[in-house]
Amino acid sequence: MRHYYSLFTIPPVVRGEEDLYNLYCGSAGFLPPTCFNWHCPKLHLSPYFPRFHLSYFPSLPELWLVLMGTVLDAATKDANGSLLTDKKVTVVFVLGGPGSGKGTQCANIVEHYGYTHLSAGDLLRAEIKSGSENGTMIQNMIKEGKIVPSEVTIKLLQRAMNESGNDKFLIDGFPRNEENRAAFELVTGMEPTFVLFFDCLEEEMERRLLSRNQGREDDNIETIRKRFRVYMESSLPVIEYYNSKGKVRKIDAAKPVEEVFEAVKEVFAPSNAEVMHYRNFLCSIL
Ligand SMILES: Nc1ncnc2c1ncn2[C@@H]1O[C@H](COP(=O)(O)OP(=O)(O)O)[C@@H](O)[C@H]1O
Ligand SMILES: O=c1ccn([C@@H]2O[C@H](COP(=O)(O)OP(=O)(O)O)[C@@H](O)[C@H]2O)c(=O)[nH]1
Repeated sequence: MRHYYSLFTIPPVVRGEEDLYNLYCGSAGFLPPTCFNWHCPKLHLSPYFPRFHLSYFPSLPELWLVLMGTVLDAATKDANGSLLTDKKVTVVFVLGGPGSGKGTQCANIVEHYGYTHLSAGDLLRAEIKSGSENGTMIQNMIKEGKIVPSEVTIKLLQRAMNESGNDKFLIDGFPRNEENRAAFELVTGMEPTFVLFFDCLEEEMERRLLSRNQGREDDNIETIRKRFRVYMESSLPVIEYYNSKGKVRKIDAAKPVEEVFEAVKEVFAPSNAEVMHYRNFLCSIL
């Protein structure tokens, strides 16, 4: 199967080279030459389009990465009607251990602040139910508490973002490791405005998961322990990465639901006292 891609916003100097507009790739998972040296390894900065920055996942030939809004997958645009590259999008990552209360608080945030809640776990579970070709693989990964390959999760997230029509997203339970994080930023060109981090002790999270009662295959003590290990080893480094960039808003998630939400509200709509504090600070340095 062939996939065609359209390029636009091409600098006038290369507009004459029509062949360059029709990139195509075969199902073999690499790009044949189109013209000149247009081969795209994983990351490629073309000498002919210095503003272009293309990436490519060999396992997903249809997933062309569009950075800087210069290259567009025309087929995706037609299918989705709207393109996130056209809008200014706000993304908040909601992270924390399994059972820390991410989903519970996201529901509150949606109600008060007009975000669209995208739970990566829910999207993966829906994919299993839909009978997709990846379903069995995803199911096995979830049963083992392992992290599903980035390209699968990112594709689901992108589709859900495009379909939502919104421009404000709470991405819950993703990115779960450094590779998830880097791939998301690369594929979408988006960075989170901030990261909401629900901090909770393992014993409390374990208690909550064991009484969650949603019929989830991974809410059993054996898988829960595996999920905790993956969280400590792979997900905490992502939180540390964003912390080093000053983007983490840490919430004490061990408190009752209502109290946790009070703290969440302070992040989304700082109280007057805090606004005044910053106002005074700005006045003092101006
Ligand atoms: N602050 C809280 N105190 C007590 N139980 C909570 C709290 N927040 C969530 N829960 C319960 O704990 C379980 C896990 O919460 P959930 O929001 O599904 O966590 P996560 O999305 O982080 O896995 C659910 O049964 C939920 O009702
Ligand atoms: O980006 C994601 C999100 C979830 N999962 C898988 O889905 C499971 C459940 O994740 P979810 O966020 O729904 O629940 P939580 O573990 O936070 O309670 C995880 O253990 C992973 O196996 C994944 O692989 N990638």
